[in-house]
Amino acid sequence: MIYTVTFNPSLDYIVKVDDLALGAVNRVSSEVIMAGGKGINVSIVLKNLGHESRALGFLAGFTGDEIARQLEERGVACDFIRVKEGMSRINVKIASQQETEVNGMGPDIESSDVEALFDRLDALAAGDILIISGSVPAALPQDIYERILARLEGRGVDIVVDATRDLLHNVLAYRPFLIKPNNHELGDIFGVELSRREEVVPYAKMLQERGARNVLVSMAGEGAVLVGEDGSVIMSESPRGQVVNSVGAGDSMVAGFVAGYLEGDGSFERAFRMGLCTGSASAFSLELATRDDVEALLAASA
Ligand SMILES: Nc1ncnc2c1ncn2[C@@H]1O[C@H](COP(=O)(O)OP(=O)(O)O)[C@@H](O)[C@H]1O
Ligand SMILES: O=P(O)(O)OC[C@H]1O[C@](O)(COP(=O)(O)O)[C@@H](O)[C@@H]1O
Repeated sequence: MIYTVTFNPSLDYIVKVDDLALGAVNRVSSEVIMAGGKGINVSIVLKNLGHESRALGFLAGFTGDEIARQLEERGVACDFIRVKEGMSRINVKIASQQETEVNGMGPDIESSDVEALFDRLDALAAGDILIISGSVPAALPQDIYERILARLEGRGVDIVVDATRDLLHNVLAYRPFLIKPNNHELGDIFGVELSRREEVVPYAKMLQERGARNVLVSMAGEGAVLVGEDGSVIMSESPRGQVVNSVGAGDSMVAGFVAGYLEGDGSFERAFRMGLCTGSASAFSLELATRDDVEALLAASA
């Protein structure tokens, strides 16, 4: 079974504003309100691609109810912990001349809630895949990623981590199956700027030397680079298309990679191509990638 964990789920209020003006009243020309947060997006895209997963994490308040409702409507299995105080956050995403994001804070989470999450994770067994991604809200212990990886060590669970800076760096020793920094996040770890695919390779390899089994570096319109545990280095530009909304492109890439890996019986080439096309398919549509969108891009890039 595939499990996703989203520590701080959100309702993403995604709007299009023609010529956003700061300090003025702006009107939207289109709007959607979608359940979001990194692990949740991964679960939604996995479902769109035909793979079941179980979404875990913390939900609160009326926004939490709406997130759960949307996931149920999409047929995503959920096992969230209901937090008593506060509400799940609302993240505002404005597509205009540039993309601007304002992400909310999230509810108060008590230590008993954290224990409840750990109890759920204790049920994972060999062959399961766990995808943990996104920021850790202030209410949670900041070492929660490491604690989860330490708790599951030696159980044969393949763990995927999509997080930034210390959250990512501190889990490397636990040999995660896959990490997916973008080129900026990878560069931040080493204090360098990485803009070309070739430049990324030595730094991805350094994270591999520090413990990550596979390192997938996403580079938005520039494509991606994979440094695989079998010694492979795969890189490609991204498919060309009209970007409509790139919120969730990274999460889609993670879902596509995992789906491709499972469908291709462990082929990194297949996983990489599927990840790349799933990320781009989400960037080219207002909502997240569908199987048809992904197949069309795979066929066009074959
Ligand atoms: N402008 C774009 N054009 C084509 N594909 C894109 C674009 N932006 C994102 N993607 C696809 O989505 C993947 C992940 O995007 P990226 O922005 O790097 O992730 P993150 O959201 O984690 O920063 C990219 O590797 C690419 O395949
Ligand atoms: O947990 P964080 O880092 O605040 O990110 C949450 C936001 O990221 C998203 O999961 C999108 O992430 P990506 O664009 O990186 O795929 C949104 O749905 C959500 O609003």
